[in-house]
Amino acid sequence: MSDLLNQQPETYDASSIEVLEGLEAVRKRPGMYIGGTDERALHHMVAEILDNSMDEAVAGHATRIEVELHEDGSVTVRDNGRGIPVDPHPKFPDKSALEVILCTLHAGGKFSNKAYSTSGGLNGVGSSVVNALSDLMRVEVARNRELFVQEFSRGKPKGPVAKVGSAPNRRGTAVTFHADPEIFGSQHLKPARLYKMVRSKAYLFSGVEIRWKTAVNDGETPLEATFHYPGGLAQYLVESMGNTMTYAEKPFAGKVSFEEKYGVPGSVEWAVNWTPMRDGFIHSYTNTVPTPDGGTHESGFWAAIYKGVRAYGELIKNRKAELITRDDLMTGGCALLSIFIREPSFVGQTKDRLSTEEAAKWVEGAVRDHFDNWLAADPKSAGAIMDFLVLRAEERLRRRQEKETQRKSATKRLRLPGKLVDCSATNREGTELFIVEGDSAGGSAKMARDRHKQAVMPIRGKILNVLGAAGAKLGSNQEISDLCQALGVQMGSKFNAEDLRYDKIVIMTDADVDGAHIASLLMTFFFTQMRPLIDKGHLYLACPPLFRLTQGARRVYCIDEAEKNEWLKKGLGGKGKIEVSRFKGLGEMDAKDLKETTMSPATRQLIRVTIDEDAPGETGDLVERLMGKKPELRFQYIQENARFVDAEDVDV
Ligand SMILES: Nc1ncnc2c1ncn2[C@@H]1O[C@H](COP(=O)(O)OP(=O)(O)OP(=O)(O)O)[C@@H](O)[C@H]1O
Repeated sequence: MSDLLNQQPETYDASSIEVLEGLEAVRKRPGMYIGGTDERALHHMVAEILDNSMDEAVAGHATRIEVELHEDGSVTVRDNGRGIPVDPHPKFPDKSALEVILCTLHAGGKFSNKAYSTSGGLNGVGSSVVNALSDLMRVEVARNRELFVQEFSRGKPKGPVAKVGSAPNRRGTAVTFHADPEIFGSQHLKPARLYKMVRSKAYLFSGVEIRWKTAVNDGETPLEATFHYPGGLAQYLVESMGNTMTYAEKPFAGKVSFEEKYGVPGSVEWAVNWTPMRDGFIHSYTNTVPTPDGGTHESGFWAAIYKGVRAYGELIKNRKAELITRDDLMTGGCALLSIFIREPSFVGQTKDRLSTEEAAKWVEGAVRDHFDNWLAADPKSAGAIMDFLVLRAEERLRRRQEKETQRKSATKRLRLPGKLVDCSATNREGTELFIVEGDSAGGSAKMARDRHKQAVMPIRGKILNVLGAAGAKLGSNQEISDLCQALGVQMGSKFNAEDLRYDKIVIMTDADVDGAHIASLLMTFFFTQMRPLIDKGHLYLACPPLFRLTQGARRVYCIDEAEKNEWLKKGLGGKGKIEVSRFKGLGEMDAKDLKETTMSPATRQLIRVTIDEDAPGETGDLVERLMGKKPELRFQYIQENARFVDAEDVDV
């Protein structure tokens, strides 16, 4: 601890607290003001200046804007507006208003509503931030028939504002700036990106004409262009969608003044159409500033469309319209939305998301009225859109259902007991579960099986005790619950054969007394807890051989002593001595033996366990009842060992 203390700077007093004056702060932390120093931020510099000219146009003072990208990477934005004021500022009489605006954060004419009604600019920081982050900035103002110029570098004036001549036929502002490489490194403004930005400004405000010019040629972007969209967003949507097939012949578009509808300054304009050819999109703007992260205006817009669609569905009695959600509307819906409001609030200075709450209500109300009328007036387009949306909703539901079943089977799979070696088939048909005694037998069975259709579940000896126990104990036993999980079913009255995960359940135990005991107990368990599994013919006994006889190349397997003796008497037909090996258990057989004799459907022998309803006695000889059909050999074999069942006092 004391070491740590020693590492503190020797003096931490008032002198350590820095106050960054004016635009120094912007240069130190550009991210806070312009969202970073990447390419996006670099282009945002142009947007800040262009937005000022747009604000002039929207306020009705400018009709033309020019944007020019120069060869050295600098940009000029020129408008024919009122011109930034150049007279001395009342608060700072030795400075012009122009200098105050460009060199002071939070200086601007958009705080009150005197000079602008609805504006993209808000905080009075845009042009000063751009100034701070430019190694050169030159502002020309034509005002009162005179031309003024002032130059700046990195936020500081190179000299006072100077009158440089007369401008009898001109007015407006021209800002030229070059982004500072100290901040932005070697990044350059891209003509294509600027071109798109400039064009969008033109369709957002039909009252302005924007001229574009670039000296930087990227081989794609036009070197010169003029944008003017008197048809506003609708015109632009139609032009930008080109030949793409759309459901409505003409987009649903409109413009509503908030002044007229709500008595507040501002307006909303929109255009939307639906197409199956591409993903939907919405480009939204507030006071011509793009809001790529949406916000309250977008929610209001989709709310109106959503409610309109649902109401129209009811009107035309299309009950499936109830399935449509907002997401369905948005997929395939191509929309442009632009609102103008006073003092919008955004999340962050880069204004990516509108947070003005009332905007949702205003936009929804304005769009909704028009949408209902539009749908009713053009039943052909409305019908086509409804059909498309219902289709999308149905598709979405189908996909969700598919996902859910996938998930269900995935969780089922996850819940399978660890010792189950499952088969890979996803369909139950033809699948088999071998319940085998002991881990070593499980090992050979695992190797001998057909991985696709055959699953193996080893059970341990202790199942003996469990199965001998009374019913109540069964449920809490791990071995039993593992078995139930592997089978996919529950015990007793909750058993449902439909849930069975396998077609055949094969009990495969050693061909000895212990093996018979376990087989008997398992059969009793199924009989008492899952009887339909036997009734429906799902339960089988495997018949592993007890002996292998080899004579030269000849080989036979014998299921019991009697069969062995028979073969020994008649011979195998080969030469030499007959060798007899006795399998002490399944685990002794190699995978090949086991496969051939017991597991492969082509060569094995299986006994289906059935219940002989005619067998005498209620709880008499269980095995006899279970083995009603008496497959001779096995029956006898198990009968010989049936005393185990009786001895265990099974509660049937
Ligand atoms: N082209 C222009 N024509 C007329 N006045 C302008 C022009 N550009 C800037 N101004 C004036 O300068 C002020 C400051 O502009 P600045 O870009 O710094 O901030 P803002 O636009 O008010 O707000 P924001 O920081 O949100 O962009 C504006 O409020 C406006 O009064």
